[in-house]
Amino acid sequence: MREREKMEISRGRDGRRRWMEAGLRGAGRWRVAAGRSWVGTFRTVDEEKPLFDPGNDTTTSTVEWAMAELLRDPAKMAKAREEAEEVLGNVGLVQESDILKLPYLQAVVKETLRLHPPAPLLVPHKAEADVEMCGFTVPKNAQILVNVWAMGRDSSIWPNPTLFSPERFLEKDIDYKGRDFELIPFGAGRRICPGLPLASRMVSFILASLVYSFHWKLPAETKPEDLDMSEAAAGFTLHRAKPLLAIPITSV
Ligand code: HEM
Repeated sequence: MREREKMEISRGRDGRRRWMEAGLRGAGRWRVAAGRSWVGTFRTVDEEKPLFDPGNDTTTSTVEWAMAELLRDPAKMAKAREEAEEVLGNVGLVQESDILKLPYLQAVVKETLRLHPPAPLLVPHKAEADVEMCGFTVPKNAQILVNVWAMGRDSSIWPNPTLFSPERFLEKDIDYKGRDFELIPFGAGRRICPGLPLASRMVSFILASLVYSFHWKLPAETKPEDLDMSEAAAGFTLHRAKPLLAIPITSV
């Protein structure tokens, strides 16, 4: 393949063009990368290996990590399932509108994004002018990487930070929508991920459907506490080093 298309999608406030570029892959899939040439931070990714595939791998990775964390802690899996059963009864399928009625499930999603942000350094930004911040000077044109992975594991913000505990979000009114700076897996401000509303719905809906519609178990040889939780970087994104292998055992 080497067909490529470039399409203008809008103009930035500075009047310069924003564009998206899409390439038809050999495998027949379209992959779309957002262009950021107007600020020079997120040039189009390499044709064969995108550095950041905003819509796909971020969302699937979040669902996979959430399932891994729940399978590693059967009590939390049971709690998520019980909540869904209590709220939904025997309706059979989760509807998107049900998500708001599932606070524990939403807390699982937040906790997953805290511990496993798919874009651990967001994407590189650049200072347009000298900035004073917390006693530091960030010089004009400096490249800025925001380490949200480390922020999620900072014990001065999160008690017992490496513990997967959705309960912490039941006690605190913190969300990932860019207002609470201790949890910004989608970034914040003008350049916050434009896919946030869709991603938030997709991750919660898929996870709720998996948890509600099936019981799950790990392969016989894997004990929950031994589940491999290693991470592997791929461009700007962070995934499970080994794909999660999980077995659905019953349906409603
Ligand atoms: C869990 C899922 C997702 C996460 C954690 C995520 C995270 C991010 C982050 C951290 C950025 C960079 C923000 C910054 O500049 O600081 C970003 C940018 C972007 N995301 Fe997402 N994203 C997700 C899903 C999606 C989805 C589903 C879409 C599209 C349907 C999407 C579209 C985009 C686009 C187009 C950009 C570039 C925006 C720009 O250059 O201004 N993302 N995302």
